[in-house]
Amino acid sequence: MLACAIAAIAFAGGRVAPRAPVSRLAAGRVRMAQFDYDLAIIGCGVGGHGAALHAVSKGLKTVIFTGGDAGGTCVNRGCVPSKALLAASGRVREMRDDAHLKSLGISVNGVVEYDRAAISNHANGLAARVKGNLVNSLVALGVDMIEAKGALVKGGQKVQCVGQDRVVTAKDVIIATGSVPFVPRGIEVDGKTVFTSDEALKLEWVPDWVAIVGSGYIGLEFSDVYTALGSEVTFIEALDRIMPTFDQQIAQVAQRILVRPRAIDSRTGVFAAKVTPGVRGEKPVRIEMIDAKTKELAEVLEVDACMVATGRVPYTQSLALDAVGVETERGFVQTNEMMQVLTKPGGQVVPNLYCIGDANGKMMLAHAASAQGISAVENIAGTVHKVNHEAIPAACFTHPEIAFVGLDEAAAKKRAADGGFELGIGMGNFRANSKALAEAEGEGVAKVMFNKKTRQVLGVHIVGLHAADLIQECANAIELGTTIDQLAMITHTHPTLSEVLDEAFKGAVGRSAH
Ligand SMILES: Cc1cc2nc3c(=O)[nH]c(=O)nc-3n(C[C@H](O)[C@H](O)[C@H](O)COP(=O)(O)OP(=O)(O)OC[C@H]3O[C@@H](n4cnc5c(N)ncnc54)[C@H](O)[C@@H]3O)c2cc1C
Ligand SMILES: NC(=O)c1ccc[n+]([C@@H]2O[C@H](COP(=O)([O-])OP(=O)(O)OC[C@H]3O[C@@H](n4cnc5c(N)ncnc54)[C@H](O)[C@@H]3O)[C@@H](O)[C@H]2O)c1
Repeated sequence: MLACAIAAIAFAGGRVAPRAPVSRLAAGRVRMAQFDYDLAIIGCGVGGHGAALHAVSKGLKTVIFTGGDAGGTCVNRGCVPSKALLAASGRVREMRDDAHLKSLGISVNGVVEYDRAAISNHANGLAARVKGNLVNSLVALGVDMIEAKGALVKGGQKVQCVGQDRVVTAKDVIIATGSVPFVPRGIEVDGKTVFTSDEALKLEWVPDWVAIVGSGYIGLEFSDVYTALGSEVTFIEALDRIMPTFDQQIAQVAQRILVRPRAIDSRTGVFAAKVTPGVRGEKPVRIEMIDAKTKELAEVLEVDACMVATGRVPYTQSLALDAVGVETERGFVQTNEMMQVLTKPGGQVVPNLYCIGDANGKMMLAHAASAQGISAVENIAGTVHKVNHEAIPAACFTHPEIAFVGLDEAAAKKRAADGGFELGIGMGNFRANSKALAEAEGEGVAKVMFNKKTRQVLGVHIVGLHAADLIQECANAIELGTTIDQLAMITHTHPTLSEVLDEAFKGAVGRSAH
């Protein structure tokens, strides 16, 4: 394990040992500095890691506070183990889908079984491996790592090792402390029968009937895992439709593919107001739902387990933000577009202090955290840089996947009305795509929306096979300003799923792809 200080750092008497603080500047110049470090990063998730790697490439002498949790949410309790569960359970689903196999000319003689503990080991072993790689990459690049939590100190440009009499000074500081699951009042989490994704990822059991509170990314991905492994799922969703955070048309198609054919039912327009844990195999979990509008008791459900997937809250409590005069918005640190921390919403810039990733709440995705980290370092190094969040893609790794970039249709229509332009839309279909049909997976659509005046792409939404990989082409187009006409002229490989997008681009400009 990491000692409090590993790699090149040594502490003495509460201060960093008097090693000459030297900045390794990109141009090869070497200067003595008045700080221990050029950059201190608080939090070693994907955001902090991305910032650290970029800082090294810029020649900045960098220290990172891991808080004993190198890898953070994505590696230990998020993207990595969840995708491993989805990969394994997806195979089970596929091999148990007789009709689909038969359409390919395959039959599986015998029962398709899975080993729950082995799937769990796959997910958690992978997380441990990726965490090891992440730590090694930082050590190899000479980033100093401190295992303690970091807290801000009055006057700024200083970080305290929490619980220790040690302070590190740095010219610039990046906050990258991430988020934790949000559990609404009235829901009692025991980690066994009522749990969040933190516990669900350990896959300690597969309940026969699990209620999932919230039908966003986490709820949807876990409904995919659980139904593949044989559970029945009931969604409890506060808003009036499931998947409310997705483009409405895409959510409707997704519902047809991912919900209706599966052992899933749902309650919408209700809050899980009181959830009381049970005892596995003995006493059910009791869920009291209230109507979201009238607040009257709507229904009581008794299920084997309840997963709470109602969003995430920033993990900023241990930072001592008040020491540097920063007020948060519900815990989220406010920043401007350069990731510089503001004293409060709409407030002044706090000099030399940046915040990236889930802790600022701009876009709670791993690659967004990393992109913001790189951007903050660019600004620290003196190159003004702003992340274009409308060019950052997102994906939900169900079978098949849902992916999007930019605006949804409601937001695009509003932008068109406000901006006085006409909105163009092109559609592509998986059912007419040779590759999708070869896989016997012809369900799904792609929708591209663009500004008819400037021809710029505003948003793309895909539900269908490998949507998460397909969306990247569209993210690149938004980032680089490629017009819909240019996209429609680009040659797509045949036969590939990318031709679904080719059809959407060509359709958008009034041409046929066939
Ligand atoms: C189940 C699940 C699945 C997900 N799947 C995906 C996915 O497929 N794709 C995707 O893009 N995103 C996914 N996400 C979201 C993604 O995990 C987060 O957006 C991402 O981890 C945010 O990175 P971050 O660096 O901002 O914060 P985190 O990864 O949360 O890292 C912050 C780190 O800072 C530490 N810390 C906190 N306070 C201190 C302190 N005072 N001092 C030092 N350290 C501190 C924390 O312990 C943590 O290690 C998923 C999330 C979950 C929960
Ligand atoms: N594939 C991915 O990229 C991925 C996967 C998992 C998580 N994440 C990230 O993690 C974050 C959290 O995911 P999430 O699914 O928990 O949040 P979410 O915000 O996507 O969805 C939460 C859902 O819970 C509902 N809800 C909230 N309180 C409720 C209550 N009391 N009763 C019933 N319904 C309630 C909301 O209406 C919403 O639909 C997301 O912002 C996402 O960015 C990303």
